[in-house]
Amino acid sequence: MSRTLKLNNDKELPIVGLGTYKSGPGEVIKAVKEAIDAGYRHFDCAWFYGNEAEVGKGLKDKIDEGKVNRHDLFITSKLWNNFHEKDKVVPMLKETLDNLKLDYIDLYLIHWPFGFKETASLWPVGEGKSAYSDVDYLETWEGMEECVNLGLTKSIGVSNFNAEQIDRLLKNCKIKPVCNQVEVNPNLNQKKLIEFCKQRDIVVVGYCPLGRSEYAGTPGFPDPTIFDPKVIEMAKKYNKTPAQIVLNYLISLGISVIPKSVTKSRIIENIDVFDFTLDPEDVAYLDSCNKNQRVCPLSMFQDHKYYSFNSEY
Ligand SMILES: NC(=O)C1=CN([C@@H]2O[C@H](COP(=O)(O)OP(=O)(O)OC[C@H]3O[C@@H](n4cnc5c(N)ncnc54)[C@H](OP(=O)(O)O)[C@@H]3O)[C@@H](O)[C@H]2O)C=CC1
Ligand SMILES: O=C1CO[C@H](CO)[C@@H](O)[C@@H]1O
Repeated sequence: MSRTLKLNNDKELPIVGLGTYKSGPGEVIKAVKEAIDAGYRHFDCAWFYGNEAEVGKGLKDKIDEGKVNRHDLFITSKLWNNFHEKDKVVPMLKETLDNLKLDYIDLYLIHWPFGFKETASLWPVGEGKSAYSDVDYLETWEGMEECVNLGLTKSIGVSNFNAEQIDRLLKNCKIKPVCNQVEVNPNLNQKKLIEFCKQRDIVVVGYCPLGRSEYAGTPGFPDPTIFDPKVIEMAKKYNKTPAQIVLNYLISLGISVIPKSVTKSRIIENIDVFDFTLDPEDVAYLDSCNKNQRVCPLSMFQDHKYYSFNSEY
């Protein structure tokens, strides 16, 4: 099984990356270093996560130590929703680069297709429509292209875009998006969107691959498949863990996955997923788990003009 996916600009994306959302102070630096030691080269970051400076410190320590070269790393970050105006994109990426202590990143994404006003809060729940900005993501994309032209990022892409939004972007861009980062786990296997993206030479990166297991039991959140008794049984059959079963299944869909962990044993476990193949009946069971339920529907913003999850995919 290959460990990288080729992007439409010929760059290579390591299939398993480390997620960093909610990786807290003091723990994310440790997680980044343990991940590099375990063989991770792909790190998923975002300005919104508020921890890029600590991620950057972990990366720099490992580069200074001689454990890894900058050019072997694949670092992703994302533009948050309050900064969708074209002229804000380059300054926001420069802020991310300062935090990460890097001269360039490998991939910059529009985090969501919908924008908020810069004066609104970062998570403007309850602030009503007056918090929304109607800046078109096509305008934002021009700022993203500028980031490539200035050498601040090697590639650009989108996150949480639906099929129609992707096609609209493809018709109006100078530089093609290399990826669409969306939620993918057995409860939401995104087969139609993955196929749609594949036909357009766009790689899907799957977030919440483990169903954000810390939310298990929270009303309104789908039960993570890693706690499904059948998946626990399956794990015993392959001498693997339920998380490894789920990650192996997701990789077999042709996507990249970015499980988050700050636990050393899990960090190691989550990248040790390439040495087995699931039997057809096990794949069939995991396929049958698809319920189209999201961990991250962001339905509080569903009245936004550019909200993405009102259509089938
Ligand atoms: N583009 C976007 O809009 C979004 C992007 N993302 C990105 O995707 C990443 C992953 O998604 P995330 O929401 O974090 O959810 P995940 O599905 O990656 O789940 C993370 C949770 O699973 C636990 N966990 C990790 N490994 C294992 C394991 N082997 N066995 C059991 N439990 C495990 C972690 O615990 P612990 O850390 O304590 O080990 C944590 O509680 C994010 O961190 C972020 O980088 C996420 C959401 C939206
Ligand atoms: O990246 C992210 C992490 O999860 C959040 C929701 O809980 C998302 O809003 C955000 O896009």
